[in-house]
Formats: sequence, C-alpha cells, structure tokens
Amino acid sequence: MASGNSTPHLTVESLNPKVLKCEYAVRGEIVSLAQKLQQDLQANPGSHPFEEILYCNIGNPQSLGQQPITFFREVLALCDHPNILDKSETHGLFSADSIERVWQILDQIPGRATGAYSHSQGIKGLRDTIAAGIEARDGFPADPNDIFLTDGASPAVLIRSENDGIFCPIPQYPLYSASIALHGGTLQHIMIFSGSLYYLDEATGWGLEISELKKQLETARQKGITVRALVVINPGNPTGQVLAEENQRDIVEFCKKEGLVLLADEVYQENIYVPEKQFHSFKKVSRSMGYGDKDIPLVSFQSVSKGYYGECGKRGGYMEVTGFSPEVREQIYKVASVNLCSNISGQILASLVMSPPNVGDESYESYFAEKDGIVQSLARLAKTLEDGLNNLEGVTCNKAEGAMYLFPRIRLPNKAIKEAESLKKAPDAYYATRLLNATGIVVVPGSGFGQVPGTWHFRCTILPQEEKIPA
Ligand SMILES: Cc1ncc(COP(=O)(O)O)c(CN[C@@H]2CONC2=O)c1O
Repeated sequence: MASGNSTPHLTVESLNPKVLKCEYAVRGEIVSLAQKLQQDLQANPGSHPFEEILYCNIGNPQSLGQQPITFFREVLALCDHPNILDKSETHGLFSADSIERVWQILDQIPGRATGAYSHSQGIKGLRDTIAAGIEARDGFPADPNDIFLTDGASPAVLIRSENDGIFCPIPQYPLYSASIALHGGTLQHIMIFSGSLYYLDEATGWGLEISELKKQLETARQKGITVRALVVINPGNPTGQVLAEENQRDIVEFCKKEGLVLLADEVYQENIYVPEKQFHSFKKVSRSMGYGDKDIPLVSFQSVSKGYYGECGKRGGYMEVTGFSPEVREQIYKVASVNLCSNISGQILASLVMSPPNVGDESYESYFAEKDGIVQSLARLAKTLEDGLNNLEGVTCNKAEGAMYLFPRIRLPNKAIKEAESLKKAPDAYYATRLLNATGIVVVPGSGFGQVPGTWHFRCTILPQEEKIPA
C-alpha cells in the first residue's frame, strides 16, 4: 500500500547545514543573472543596451580567447592516442621533442594506459618530474613522495571542530571560507578581530602585518578557538599583491613560533607583472631560513589553471606536503586515496607545467614565444584596466602586481547604499547588478571576498582580449 505521506524526504531545510552555510561568490547570483541576460540576447538580439556579456568574474583565460600552449597540447593528445606515435604523418604534424616527451611519460605509466587508475598520490614518474621542477625553481630538494597530484588546487584543510580556526587573508579567495564552512571549522580572518575591526590595509598594497597576526591569534585563543593553520595566497586573489621576501620570512617565523601549519596557495606563481617583484615559494623561503622538514609543516599548492597555461578545465595541480609526522602523512594519504586518484590528463599537464621545454629543445622557441606573449599581454591588460578604473569617478584601484584580478574600491553615494539596503543587497552587489544590466560586464562584488566594513569593492579579471578592454 503506497504511503499517503507525500512530504518530500529531501528539502533545503533537511540538507546538511554546513552545505547551506557554504558560499562561493565567484559563481554567485550575479553570474546567474548574466546567464539569463545572455539567453535574452540570443532569443531577442537588441533586447539589452549591449551586444554581449563579458564574463570578468572568473579566472578562466581560455573561455575569453587565450590559446593553450602548443607543446602541452601536442603531448596530451599523443599520450591519449599512442597508436599514431609511430606513423610518419605524426612526425610531420608533431614536434620531435613532444613525441620524445610522450614516450618518456608513457614509460612511466603502468601499461602505458592513461585510462587506468594511478597511484593515489599520482603517477610516480610524473611526481619525480614535478619534484625535479620544484628543485630547479627553488634550489632546494623536493621529495616526490611529498607530492599529491590533485584535480586542481583543492586544499586538504585540517579541521577538527567548530573551535578549530584557520587564518585566512581578508579579502580572501572564497574557496577557503567555503571549504572551511563545509568541514565545520571557523574562519578566523587575519586582521579581523572582534571589537575593533582592522583589515589588511588597502593603502599599503595588502601586505601582511605580523604584529596584527599576533594580536589576532591572541584574540582567537581568548575566544577558545584553536588556530591550526595560516593560509597565504601569493600572488593574492582577489588583491593581486606579490609578497616581499622579507614579509614571507616573517610569516614563516610566525608559523614556526606559533606552531601553525602554513598553507601556501601559489597557483599564480607564474603570473608576475611588475619588474620589482619576483615569486619566491614559501618552501624556498623556509629552507633558506634553515627550516627543514622537521621544523615547519608546510603545504604548497600549484595548479594548471593559472599562469600562462590557463588549463582550468583539465583539472590538474598538486600539493607538496612537508613537515608532517609519518602518522599524519598517512592520514592525508588515506583521505587522498578515498578519491582513488586524480585525472591522468591533469597529472600529465602538472608535470609539463613544472618541466616545460628547455633552451635547445625543438619546441623551445615556439613555447617561449607563446608563453611570453601571454604574460606580456596580461601585464598590459592589468595596467590598462588599472588606469581605466582609476580614471572613473569614485573608483580607486591598487595595481595588480600579479595573479589575474583587479580589486578596485568604489565610493557609493548614500542614496545608492540606502537603495541597496532596501533590496537587502550588499551595496557592491547592487552596484555589480546595475553594472551588468547597463553594460553586460560581469564582476564579483567585494562582499564575496570580505573587506573593511563601510568600504565597497568589486573584483574584475584582467582576461578579456586586449581589443575589448577600452570599451
Ligand atoms: C587562489 C586560488 N586557489 C585555488 C584555486 C583553484 O584552482 P583550480 O581548482 O582550478 O586549480 C583558485 C581558482 N581561482 C578561481 C577560479 O577563477 N577565478 C577564481 O577566483 C584560486 O584563485
């Protein structure tokens, strides 16, 4: 007898509250509205005061016309179809060094099968290549067994309970706040301490003041929160700053002294646009201070989604896990093994990103020309957009030293703020909605990243093709 109960078992109310608490502004309601406007334009051209939607909300370079790196794609294509490797036509279409690299990679894959599951940390030979690439970058040893290949830079955040805190920068990339919400921890914002609110000082280019970190840690402890890790995103998202090496040393010292795990998100390490800044990995900084594997727990994240490669959809990346006891390492491995392994194309791409063609290789000239062309274009875009935004009334914008975004501050008249409040919207979300409806440009409200109360921002990517930037 069918039960008379027609009440649906699964409702929003019965979902895991941690899921409801999780927010990710990069693809929030503004994007949903943009997709609706896009459908309008397709159905009724001329139905809005613009011809196209310009998605400046997400760091997705190839969706805006950036071309993939030829060498990387030649290797990926042949790895997935090795049957043509020996054909003469193939040698006419693919470079000798990409064919050579494919043989090397396939010899590292059991059964040469890119369709098979791999080791849960990723294919050992590819981890060897990545570790060698890290050593070449930093000048310090890297152990392939510390490398976990991942489907993108998805952090392994160590959370025990609601009273565990993770220090995240404000503004922060909402992957962290979302992940922490899902895992049930507390997001302990750097520079935000209860009572007197103090954030990263926009006027000093978003640097990390250690003195305030110390105060914040004290406040957290008084609230009974056990801060366990510090997330640093360098270059920064959404703020685009590149940390000075001195500042990095202070951060390492702070984590060492306070017993914090340092989570170094370095996915924009190849996105540096100003000559006065260079990328220094936190691994290199900590080792140059004499801190070895036994002295500081450090997890470094890299991704194939950013840099000059922009292979977001291939879902590749790694985390280098150092400084943990064998027992903790075992637990991290166990969690990684639950997902069996990351996708093989992403693994191959991660190894290519960390070991691209060298001077003298057949592909080097074309590889370097493509890479340099993309990085120089991004640098021009960052500067052009920064200047354009600073010329707008009521807008001020720090330069983007790196990464892929600008995070301008907008000064809104009280009338607009009142109107936003009446619509129960954050003023910068109201601004972003009005901007979208008027121009078709999609940006992310600053309230999705966190900001000093009473200040309003939005995040805009530097990714549209150069010819579109003047408009
Ligand atoms: C700082 C940072 N870390 C990690 C990631 C995750 O990257 P993958 O999972 O693709 O490796 C991103 C993606 N950036 C998002 C996506 O596009 N715009 C953003 O702000 C990021 O900006």
